[in-house]
Amino acid sequence: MPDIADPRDRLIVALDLPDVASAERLVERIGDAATFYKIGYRLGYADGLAFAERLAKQGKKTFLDLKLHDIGNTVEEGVRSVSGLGATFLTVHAYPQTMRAAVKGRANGLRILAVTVLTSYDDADAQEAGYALPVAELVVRRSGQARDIGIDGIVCSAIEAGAVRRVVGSERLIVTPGIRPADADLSDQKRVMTPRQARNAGIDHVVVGRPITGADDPRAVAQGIVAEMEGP
Ligand SMILES: O=C(O)c1cc(=O)[nH]c(=O)n1[C@@H]1O[C@H](COP(=O)(O)O)[C@@H](O)[C@H]1O
Repeated sequence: MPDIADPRDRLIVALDLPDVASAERLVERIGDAATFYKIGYRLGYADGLAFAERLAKQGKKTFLDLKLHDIGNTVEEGVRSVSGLGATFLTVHAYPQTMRAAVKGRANGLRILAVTVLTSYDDADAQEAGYALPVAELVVRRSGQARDIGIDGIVCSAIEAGAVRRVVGSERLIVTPGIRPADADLSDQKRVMTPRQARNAGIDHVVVGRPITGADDPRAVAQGIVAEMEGP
């Protein structure tokens, strides 16, 4: 896996909050305990993109979790627009047409992550959505397609990280949501690991939202997650 010098960079805090004011307050409370923030649908559609641009200018790394999926031309032009926002990562769904278009539109060092199978899905959910393959096989198949197309990283659950690493090699990133400290509520996540298990499985970054955003002391939880992933 690519070397990550600052252990804090392994944790990406999902800022799934209703408005920019709440996000600003949380970033302030977390302070230097986190270096990397994800902005997704909830905040992104509430002025969050301009906020993400400001965060990037202040030296934080940002991950725009827009999960793009559309006709090729729309994805390509959309990715080109996002490339101006100073973000480190952008997500697209791992459909071959979509991934090829995203790679064409990629600019300014923006790295494209392909979301293979959402961590809230188990085999029954995939079957309900019309897929014949079990989740683990679908993740591996899509990871191989992402590699061949030139995608920069894979979003999957940490449960599949070992199999994905064998497919994508050491140059591409593996980013895993569905991460829960041992005592935390799973809520809608189904394919879950702890930060330490994820690290042992060879991931590059974990994404954690509610266990931090809902905590009485979000800074302490963020520090605890980083510490859990450090060391032997
Ligand atoms: O692309 C993602 O970040 C993502 C992919 C996935 O398969 N599962 C998943 O949970 N996510 C995101 O990761 C975050 C997880 O949040 P928590 O479940 O609150 O820790 C949310 O912002 C999700 O949108």
